[in-house]
Amino acid sequence: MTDRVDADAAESLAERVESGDLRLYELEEHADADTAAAARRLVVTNHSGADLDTTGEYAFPAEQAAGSNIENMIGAAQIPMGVAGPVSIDGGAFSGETYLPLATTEGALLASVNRGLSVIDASGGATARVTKKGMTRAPVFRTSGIAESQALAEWTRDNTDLLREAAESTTMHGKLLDVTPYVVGDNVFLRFRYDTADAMGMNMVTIATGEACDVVEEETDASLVALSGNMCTDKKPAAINAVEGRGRSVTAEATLPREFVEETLKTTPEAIAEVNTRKNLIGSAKAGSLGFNAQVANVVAAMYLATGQDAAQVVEGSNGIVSVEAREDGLYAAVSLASIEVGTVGGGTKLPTQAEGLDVLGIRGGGDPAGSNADALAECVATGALAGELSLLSALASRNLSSAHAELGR
Ligand SMILES: CC(C)(COP(=O)([O-])OP(=O)([O-])OC[C@H]1O[C@@H](n2cnc3c(N)ncnc32)[C@H](O)[C@@H]1OP(=O)([O-])[O-])[C@@H](O)C(=O)NCCC(=O)NCCSC(=O)C[C@@](C)(O)CC(=O)[O-]
Ligand SMILES: NC(=O)C1=CN([C@@H]2O[C@H](COP(=O)(O)OP(=O)(O)OC[C@H]3O[C@@H](n4cnc5c(N)ncnc54)[C@H](OP(=O)(O)O)[C@@H]3O)[C@@H](O)[C@H]2O)C=CC1
Repeated sequence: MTDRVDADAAESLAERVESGDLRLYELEEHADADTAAAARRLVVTNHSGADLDTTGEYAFPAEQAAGSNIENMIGAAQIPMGVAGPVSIDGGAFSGETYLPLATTEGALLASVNRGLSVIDASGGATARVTKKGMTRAPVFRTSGIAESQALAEWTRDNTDLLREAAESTTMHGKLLDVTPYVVGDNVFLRFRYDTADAMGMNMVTIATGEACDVVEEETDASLVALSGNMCTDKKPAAINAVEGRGRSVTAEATLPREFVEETLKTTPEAIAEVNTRKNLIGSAKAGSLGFNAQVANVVAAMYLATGQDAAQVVEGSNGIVSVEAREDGLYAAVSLASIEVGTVGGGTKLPTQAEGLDVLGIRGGGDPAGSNADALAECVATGALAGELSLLSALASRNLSSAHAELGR
């Protein structure tokens, strides 16, 4: 932020970086975080010619981000944020009426979610439930061969309490739920699954699992190769997350009277159901997609950005199946998201605009009981995803997807 910057100090730091006297990432050791960021902007501007004035116009002290959220900070990438709703949600954790905050650069997205929420709300609101939870970390161990691999799998099943004691010694909030061994020749993957309360939990479970791995190495002949062995699976498309779930598995559903479908969505329950079957189910199956939906990733990404979630986890956030049934009096629709990895404490949630996004939902910080705020956030994301599906399926059914984007998105 420019009014907190010592301009002379920034210039001198930039010169020291350019002369090789200082590393770019060392500047916070020599100045406050805003001045360090300004010095980096000068270095980058001198190097590239890019004008970074707008990047430097951020609305929070740099020290709130530098250190725990970013290294080599030069400013902020600002993304427009809007709201859709309000909508009533009858959830296991969230109960009441709320606007949903969404940050995006895609025109027509908020209009779409807004339309979906308006028809859901007019129809009595959404029902949502978290049906399973657990954040995973799966280290890979090397053994001498299949006999030792089998023995390690058995040892793990017999000694889960020992592993739990080690893992939980590193955290006040994390609870080890189970450890599942997977054997591939001389590789053993131990998939640790934790209740992480209101944190998304990746730092928490990585630290806890590291401690448990020390016990495995002390008590068996196996050697740890990598603390993450990709059976977790974090930030990659993976069937295990779609089948077993990761973070929160959550469903939102609504039943829409026929007249509301016709008035607001400009189509019929039967037409929406046909698009869902032919596109979301058959089309996705033919394509080998893990997401049996149209645009779940759009809503997940926009709500993750607005509330301080880890944007890379949109990959598994898009594992969702849409079920739609045309009934005599209207339409039943549900979106089941297998792996929504969200938190209301930790990570990016403490940054000011992201915390404000959580405030819109009324769920900033730790919940009472623990975990209830993160459950509530998952239910809100699922409700937004349901709205996005209803609106987009309807736009496809009534053939106005391209005209909507021509009007709002260009
Ligand atoms: C654009 C609409 C909503 C128009 O839909 P419409 O029915 O023509 O609009 P309307 O003017 O009759 O208004 C109906 C309601 O929509 C909302 N609405 C309407 N306009 C706005 C606006 N400007 N701002 C906020 N809300 C708006 C609002 O709730 C309004 O009710 P009201 O409040 O007036 O009683 C509709 O055509 C639509 O939803 N189209 C689909 C667009 C969409 O879903 N885009 C998402 C991105 S697509 C993509 O990225 C993924 C894709 C497609 O590649 C994935 C795939 O392969 O499937
Ligand atoms: N390390 C890794 O491999 C990866 C890290 N990440 C990053 O990890 C971060 C998220 O990790 P995460 O562990 O969630 O966050 P943090 O590392 O910010 O830790 C959150 C901590 O908050 C404490 N806490 C306070 N109140 C609560 C509460 N009500 N519920 C739960 N915890 C509470 C816990 O401390 P205590 O444990 O003492 O109870 C918890 O460990 C993100 O920045 C993400 O980008 C993402 C992917 C991989």
